[in-house]
Amino acid sequence: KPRENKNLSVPSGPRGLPLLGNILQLGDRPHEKMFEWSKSYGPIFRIYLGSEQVVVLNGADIVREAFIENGEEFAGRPKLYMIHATLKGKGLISSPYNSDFNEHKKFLQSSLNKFGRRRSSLEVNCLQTIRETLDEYRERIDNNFEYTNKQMRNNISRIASQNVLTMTFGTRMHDKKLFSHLMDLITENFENTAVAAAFNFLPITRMFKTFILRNVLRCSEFLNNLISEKLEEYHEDMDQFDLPSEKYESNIIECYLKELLNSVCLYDKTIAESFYATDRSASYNFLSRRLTEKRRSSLSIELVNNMNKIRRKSRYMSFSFDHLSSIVQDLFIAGTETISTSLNWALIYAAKYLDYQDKLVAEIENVLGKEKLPTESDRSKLNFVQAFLNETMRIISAGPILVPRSTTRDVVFRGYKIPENTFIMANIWSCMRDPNYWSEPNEFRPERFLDQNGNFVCKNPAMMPFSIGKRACIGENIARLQMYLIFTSLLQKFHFSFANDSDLNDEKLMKGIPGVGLSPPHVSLKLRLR
Ligand code: HEM
Repeated sequence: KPRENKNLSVPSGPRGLPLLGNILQLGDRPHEKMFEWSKSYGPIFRIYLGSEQVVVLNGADIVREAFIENGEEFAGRPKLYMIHATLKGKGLISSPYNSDFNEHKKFLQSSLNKFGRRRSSLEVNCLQTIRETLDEYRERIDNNFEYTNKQMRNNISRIASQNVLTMTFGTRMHDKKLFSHLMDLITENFENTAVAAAFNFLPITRMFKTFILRNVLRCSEFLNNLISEKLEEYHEDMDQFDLPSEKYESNIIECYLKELLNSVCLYDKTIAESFYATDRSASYNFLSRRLTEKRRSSLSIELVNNMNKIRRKSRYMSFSFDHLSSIVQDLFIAGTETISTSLNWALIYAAKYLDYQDKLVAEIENVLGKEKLPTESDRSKLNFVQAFLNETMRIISAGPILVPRSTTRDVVFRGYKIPENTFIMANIWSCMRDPNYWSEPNEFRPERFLDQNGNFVCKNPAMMPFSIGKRACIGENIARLQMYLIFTSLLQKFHFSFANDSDLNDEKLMKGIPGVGLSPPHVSLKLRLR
């Protein structure tokens, strides 16, 4: 039972060990342990990770109350040791909740949503990479190939990474060697970030930081070089810039530069006057020429930072090269492994429940036939596919415990006083298995997301794989689009089954392997051409 403290102190929780706090008790399945503790201590309780006091939220009601009704108070991000070293508190993931964050979230949200539209470059490029992957699978199948989950996941990661490249730089990376190098860096970055989680709570582990930091920084240096090259290109070509338009979908770097240019327009009086004149594009070209003339000799990074100085009084106060660099890294960190993990799980569930796989394929063949690849416009007709993907994200949640949040000010919440800058951990795995919101929460039942007419519906307030509130995922639309395109294409062409029968009945495997997210088990899948 919850122990409400009348003196308005932080909630109580399990007793821990000196120095380590509750770290060892959390074991290798922290989300399950937290859920178990919530039965004794209530939906909100306190634990210690090392010497850090952490408030844990369990169950849909309390997570919604904190993140929606008290959205601003719970929207902070603590200074996470390794993430902060590379992202410097800029961009989104590592940023505290402030005006820089809000400007960038707004910018990125609207830029990314454009890629979710029909026939966007994301859709076109994603389908092209899928075609190549399907060809690769076909070739291997001729040689009787079985895929380990790791290989399958790497393949999907490659598609998702090419998609992030398309969105940020406007094109896929065609140089295979360079792309492999980037993939290695991203994987290394991910693995090191998982190891570095300990740095946050156990200061003694920081003696390994030099080595880990070196690896992690290699990835951000590589991406920074790509961004600088891209900025150089635009610098050369500034006169070609057209006015940004609502419908126009471009790459993130170009959108960022345009926002900068736009805000120079708004700040500079002469330019602003002509900007608001009827011939907007003429004024825009005028502006572009002025900037090009002024700064032809300067480096692009300087260009961005100089503009930032000129623009001090404009509404886009915060745009800078550092922020741009961090948002590009954010997209690679948040937009690749999440998709490949979720999809990998979906394939495992399809291989485990062959009746469901038959039903999926029947729907796909009915809507698309055997050859036509899916597109955004077919999605609304593929109701069972959407329900299946949703149920996969409900039952496994790629990130069972959210990236830690922190309180932005002292807050009185459910009768407790939680001080500013307190670490907050939300167990969204517990929300998506919350028996108050789901019948038979531990059963895999995609039908729960279908109405009586067989249409896909997703209205349950406890469904939050992309989180909720001020820090919710900005990539939900494009993530759902990519997952649908990849999953549908794979099932249309191949039959998936477990390579070893013993894996099929091992329920423990379906619990996954916790790390930064909840990874799929080490099993092999057998692919057969349909
Ligand atoms: C299946 C795929 C995905 C899942 C399950 C997922 C889930 C999440 C979750 C749970 C959060 C944490 C929010 C919080 O702290 O409350 C998050 C944040 C974020 N996601 Fe995603 N995500 C996915 C794909 C993507 C994609 C494709 C992108 C962009 C390319 C993206 C970009 C971000 C960013 C930038 C944040 C940080 C937001 C912030 O701090 O305000 N995600 N995501």
